[in-house]
Amino acid sequence: MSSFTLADLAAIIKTRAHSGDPGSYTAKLVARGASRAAKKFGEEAVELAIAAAEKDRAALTSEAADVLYHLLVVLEASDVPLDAVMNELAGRTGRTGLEEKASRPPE
Ligand SMILES: N=c1c2ncn([C@@H]3O[C@H](COP(=O)(O)OP(=O)(O)OP(=O)(O)O)[C@@H](O)[C@H]3O)c2ncn1[C@@H]1O[C@H](COP(=O)(O)O)[C@@H](O)[C@H]1O
Repeated sequence: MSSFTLADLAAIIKTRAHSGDPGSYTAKLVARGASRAAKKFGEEAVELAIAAAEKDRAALTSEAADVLYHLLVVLEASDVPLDAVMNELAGRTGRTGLEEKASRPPE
């Protein structure tokens, strides 16, 4: 299991989005605005759907990585934190992140 998480990637995206680095693809995407970022996400989602329909596991793995990256770029460009999405998902299971943290033993 990889130790790299979506939260790690979201943190990288936030830093790179506001880096002002002309070589940063993330900065370029975020500077173009949420609508353009969302359009790019939609294109990547279609590519993922095609890979899945064709049962191409290697392409599906690569396209899924693209989709997750571009989803996080859309969230960053829209000023929606990944944490809000995770809390939404946790709420659907009947658990919230806060309850989970409270049940952990103190460090
Ligand atoms: N996961 C990615 C990632 N996936 C794809 N890409 C970039 O996507 C580009 C290729 O995409 P396309 O061909 O679909 O896009 P394009 O035609 O070049 O451009 P547009 O369609 O967007 O105009 C390449 O430049 C890749 O580098 C990514 N660029 C960055 N990341 C992550 O973001 C981090 C920060 O990257 P920078 O912002 O570039 O420093 C990296 O360390 C990675 O973790």
